[in-house]
Amino acid sequence: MAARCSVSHNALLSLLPRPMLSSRAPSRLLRPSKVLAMARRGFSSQEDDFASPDDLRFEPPLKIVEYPHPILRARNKGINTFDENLKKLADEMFDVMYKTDGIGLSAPQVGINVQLMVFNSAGERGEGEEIILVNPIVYRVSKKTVLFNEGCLSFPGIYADVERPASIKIDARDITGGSFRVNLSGLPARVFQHEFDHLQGVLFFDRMTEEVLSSIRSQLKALEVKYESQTGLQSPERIDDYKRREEVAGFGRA
Ligand SMILES: CSCC[C@H](NC=O)C(=O)N[C@@H](C)C(=O)N[C@@H](CO)C(=O)O
Ligand SMILES: [Fe+2]
Repeated sequence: MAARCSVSHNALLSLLPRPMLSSRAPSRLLRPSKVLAMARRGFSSQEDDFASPDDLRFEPPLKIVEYPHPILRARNKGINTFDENLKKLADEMFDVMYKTDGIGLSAPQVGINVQLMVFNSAGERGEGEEIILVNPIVYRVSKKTVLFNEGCLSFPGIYADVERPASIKIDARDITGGSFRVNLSGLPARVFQHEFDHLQGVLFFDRMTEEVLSSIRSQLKALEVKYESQTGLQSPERIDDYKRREEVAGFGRA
């Protein structure tokens, strides 16, 4: 049985006390001025608006929310209550992640719009290490980027190449509320970035090139049709009307 810890000692290269954040391009999704303001406060922007007990209420078993459900694009609140309910939520997220053959899962993917992710890049209960990150911030990314054929539990059966920085530096809280900094590279860096994007309402196809996106367009349309027939609602987004957001597709400077 893998230890359920908040941070890996093998995969994570360093674990330091919470120091000042770097002023150098922390996340491609946050303006440097905003990040500096956050660094001075020592909190993420999401923590300006914390989740209430209602926001964190859930009914097991959790179910994966599929594209194009609007929950995947909604704002995710910061967490400042580190209690038994939060531990139970993380446990349930691991359960559904393993059952669905995932290697990472973010809270919005199970319908809870808060800043929480779990991952185990080994993908098997009892192997690798289980990592839980609360209110994460990326404060530095490598210049070097790598391509990887990614899949997402919210897009069943769809895989396509996504380019991302090879390594990153993160500031986060653990399941007990303790602050820490870690460096990630390899598959853990990939999984973390995929889940971190979910926490910003960014989906993996937002980072694909036009060419790669074309290769999965019909599969995305099929999910939109499925959503419409299951809910009786119009799909909140359509890949045919998709406008690339340059600030999402690009990378911050390392
Ligand atoms: C490479 S980052 C993928 C993270 C993703 N998390 C949430 O959506 C995820 O777990 N996707 C799965 C489809 C996945 O990558 N599963 C592994 C193991 O089965 C795979 O190689 O397909
Ligand atoms: Fe995903």
